[in-house]
Amino acid sequence: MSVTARVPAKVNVQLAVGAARPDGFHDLANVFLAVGLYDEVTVAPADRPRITCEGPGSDQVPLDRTNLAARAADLLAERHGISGAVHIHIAKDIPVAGGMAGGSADAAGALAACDALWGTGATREELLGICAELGSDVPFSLVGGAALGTGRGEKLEPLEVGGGFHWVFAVADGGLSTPAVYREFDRLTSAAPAPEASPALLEALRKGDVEALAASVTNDLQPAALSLFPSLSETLATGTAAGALAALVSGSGPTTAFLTADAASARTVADALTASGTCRTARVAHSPAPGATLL
Ligand SMILES: C[C@](O)(CO)[C@H](O)COP(=O)(O)OP(=O)(O)OC[C@H]1O[C@@H](n2ccc(N)nc2=O)[C@H](O)[C@@H]1O
Ligand SMILES: Nc1ncnc2c1ncn2[C@@H]1O[C@H](COP(=O)(O)OP(=O)(O)OP(=O)(O)O)[C@@H](O)[C@H]1O
Repeated sequence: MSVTARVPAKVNVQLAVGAARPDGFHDLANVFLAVGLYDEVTVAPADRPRITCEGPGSDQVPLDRTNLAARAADLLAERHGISGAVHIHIAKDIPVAGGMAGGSADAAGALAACDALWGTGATREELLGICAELGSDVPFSLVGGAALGTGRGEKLEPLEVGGGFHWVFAVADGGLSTPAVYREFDRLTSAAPAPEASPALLEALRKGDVEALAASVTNDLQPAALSLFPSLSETLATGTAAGALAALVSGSGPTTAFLTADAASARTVADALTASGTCRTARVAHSPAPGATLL
């Protein structure tokens, strides 16, 4: 018997970052939107704990117990006194170390799949608590849709989305370390104001108004990501010249995100990005997408 969960990537349509806290994290107003690029996590009983991974970038994914999916399974087993081992297989499609919460998606997927396999009967609150222990982005990977994340991004409030949005994601050659990008933010920022969600952005999401959303997307980590990965400015310019309504770094980068008017424009922007050589590959995706779903 095996259980498979499908889990989406995310883009941050607003990422407002406050000053560093005593625990090293930053308070955020983090508006998450789940997008239709998915990893699939399959768990099955095994004689010993095992983890395997296939797909683009899978050679950069750790196959030991530091893998976030393995940590999720271990934490759930510990909480519920489960002694049986599992084989976790990850079919990757979310860019690795790309700022799209790929590892977080795998953790949420492993948690949902192991919960079903073992029949733990854990409540949604308990699962969300385990997610928050695993990483700031993990709770959102479980719930999907759109949500405002406060605290370090783990406290979620679901948001209404009145329509679909068409995106292009340019996958860079190479990755960026999330802690390194936050450190660069600290170096570049003298006094960060308390982060607040933008009312105009929340209204644009609620109405499904693509022009208004394009006018209000922001990412406070973008200057830090560009400082560490300067060639991303060429990628952003290429997508804008090809007709994207908005261009921004996705989360901590180096994936860049382009909001487009419709599916045809998304295809045009993706083709221009691919032809330009300013990224490794360009992917089109639709949002919002559901959170971790058992297949
Ligand atoms: C950039 C984002 O992806 C935007 O959604 C997230 O803020 C990062 O979330 P994540 O990858 O789940 O991050 P975590 O695994 O919780 O933390 C990794 C590291 O990122 C930094 N970090 C993360 C979240 C946060 N609110 N403040 C931080 O400073 C810290 O250095 C932390 O040690
Ligand atoms: N299941 C996993 N998939 C990918 N990377 C993992 C996983 N588990 C641990 N990692 C480690 O985490 C690092 C970051 O990978 P990930 O794909 O989660 O980055 P990210 O998308 O930039 O994250 P975020 O957007 O949440 O900051 C990788 O370089 C890898 O060493």
